[in-house]
Amino acid sequence: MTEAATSAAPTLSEKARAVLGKRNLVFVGLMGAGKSVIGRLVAQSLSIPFVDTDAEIEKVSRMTISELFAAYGEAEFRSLETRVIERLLRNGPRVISTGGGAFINENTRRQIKNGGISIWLKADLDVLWERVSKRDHRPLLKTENPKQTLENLMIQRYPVYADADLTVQSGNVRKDVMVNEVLSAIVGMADHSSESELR
Ligand SMILES: Nc1ncnc2c1ncn2[C@@H]1O[C@H](COP(=O)(O)OP(=O)(O)OP(=O)(O)O)[C@@H](O)[C@H]1O
Ligand SMILES: O=C(O)C1=C[C@@H](O)[C@@H](O)[C@H](O)C1
Ligand SMILES: [Mg+2]
Repeated sequence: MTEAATSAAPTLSEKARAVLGKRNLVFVGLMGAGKSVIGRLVAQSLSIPFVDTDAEIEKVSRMTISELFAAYGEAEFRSLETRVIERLLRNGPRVISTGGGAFINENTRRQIKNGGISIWLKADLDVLWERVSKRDHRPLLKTENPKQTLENLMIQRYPVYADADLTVQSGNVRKDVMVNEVLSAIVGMADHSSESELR
């Protein structure tokens, strides 16, 4: 039997891991899109470290995001977020799940674009709303009409998230299906670049 016949074909995770190399994979998108939960599962599947920037900010500040917003305001939160993300991007490869506003900040977006592959988890309003309405820890949604606020954020932010390297629709599908879609998108990225080299 030939060696090729005995060695197993690479799995989807292995292929995606090879495409990623030393680059970070950075999840961006609106609150409730699944950046934290899917990001963690993707990191497990790729066998690389995972970090969530909101959790990291809470760790370094020893405050919750809500407390930070209340005590110092959104602008200070954003500047802390930029510094934390800059540091986390340094030692790739990692999967980094960002807070919903990180990619909207011009500085942070530039850092993310330079420091890894960005992936937008894109979801419809109803999917997002169903998920975020279960908890009330998100300071930007403490408004009279949080669903309307979420819709306004979609209108403002979706054109900016669209600048991410990859986009994956985040709908009501199982989390393991989402993970496979993310891995396929990474692998597809390499396929497209080799196709364009052939042209
Ligand atoms: N594909 C999915 N199927 C079922 N539930 C999901 C799916 N994706 C995310 N969720 C759930 O939606 C909620 C929000 O997900 P998550 O916290 O990962 O969002 P996020 O994008 O990190 O939001 P934020 O920007 O506020 O941090 C969680 O309860 C999570 O378990
Ligand atoms: O969308 C946003 O601007 C935010 C999303 C959360 O992940 C947190 O980073 C914070 O609540 C702000
Ligand atoms: Mg999150």
